[in-house]
Amino acid sequence: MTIAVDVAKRLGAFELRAAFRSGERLAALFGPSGSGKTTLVHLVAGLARPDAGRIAVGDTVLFDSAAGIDVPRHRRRIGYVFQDARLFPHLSVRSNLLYGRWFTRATEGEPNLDSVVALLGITHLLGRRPGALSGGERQRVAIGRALLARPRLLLMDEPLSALDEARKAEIIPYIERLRDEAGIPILYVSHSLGEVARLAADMVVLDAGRVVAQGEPLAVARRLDLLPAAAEVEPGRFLDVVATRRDERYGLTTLVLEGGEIVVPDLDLSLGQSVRLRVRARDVMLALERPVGVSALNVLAASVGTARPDGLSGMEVSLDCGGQELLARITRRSFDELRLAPGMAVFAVLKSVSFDRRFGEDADARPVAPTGGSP
Ligand SMILES: Nc1ncnc2c1ncn2[C@@H]1O[C@H](COP(=O)(O)OP(=O)(O)OP(=O)(O)O)[C@@H](O)[C@H]1O
Repeated sequence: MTIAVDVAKRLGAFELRAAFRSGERLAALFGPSGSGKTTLVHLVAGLARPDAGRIAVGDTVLFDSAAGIDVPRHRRRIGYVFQDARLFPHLSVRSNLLYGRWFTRATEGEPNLDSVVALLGITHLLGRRPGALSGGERQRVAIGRALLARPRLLLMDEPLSALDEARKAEIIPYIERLRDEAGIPILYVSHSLGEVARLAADMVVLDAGRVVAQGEPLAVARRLDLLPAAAEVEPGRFLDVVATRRDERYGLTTLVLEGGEIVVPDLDLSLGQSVRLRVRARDVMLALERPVGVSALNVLAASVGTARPDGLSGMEVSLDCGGQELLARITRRSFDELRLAPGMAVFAVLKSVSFDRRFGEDADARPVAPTGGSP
């Protein structure tokens, strides 16, 4: 089902003029704080009224200023999951779940209590009150309540941002199931690129009230020039390197930094030229000895700095690489097995790198005209 939005709304000094269309099961609205994400979902939900424009979900027009259509909020059938679960504390989980249902009539094939609690793994919680649930469990109940109101669209506004890393990791698989099994399109607001990359097939990037890019999340993220400067991009670090050799035969360029060399497919660089590489944490593997017989061409000597959980199932390890910082994302198990500790000498194996400048068009990532928006 396609969500089609083209709206203009002024709020004091802030002006939202945003247009996008997405047919994916889960589309993410991504952008830095203050870019207008919440304002946009309020307009879709009917919590605020656009100054002008059109909003449609599938064949249903929810708002059309030109045609004089403005479906009231309670008739839009839009489920809304907020950052905090907003459950009724005096009601059991079961009663909270059924609350939204009172307003709609049951139709065959639509979600029922049994299927929703099974989908979200909350069957064993039905008799409890919200005060006796973890943050992740409360959020799953809030999602269940929204689903049981039989929405035509589910809006999720930073549903994980109030949770700690362990709870986030616990709830993400349920959101994936929801996306794949519930048959309801989801518009998912986030300013975490990691979250968006994992959940969404389509990412709409907002910056200062405008849609500035849209596309497959990792393709958009590879084009750093399409992301707002303040956006939280996938964890990684930049390395400053110098082009020193070209290998005509294999079409490779060698880049040098203290700690080693990086060989990349031929870049149009002159020898001696400096370039800045972006190395994503998930493209860095760690070894205690210099690996031999691996296909990756790039092995750098480094020493371990600090390490912290990455919020999913791994660890982010910072490395000192000849005075420059690299970040590696590895599994917690590898972290324990390698017995990594600050100051330890290791070798970083780089699986791939990208460049902080335009170097060719990416078909899946497209900039959007900055004037997007209605009248
Ligand atoms: N009622 C209002 N009157 C004036 N300005 C407002 C009003 N509501 C929001 N704004 C401004 O509109 C801008 C967009 O706010 P919005 O909450 O949509 O951003 P956001 O992208 O959701 O941010 P965050 O990620 O921090 O939630 C902000 O600059 C905000 O201060």
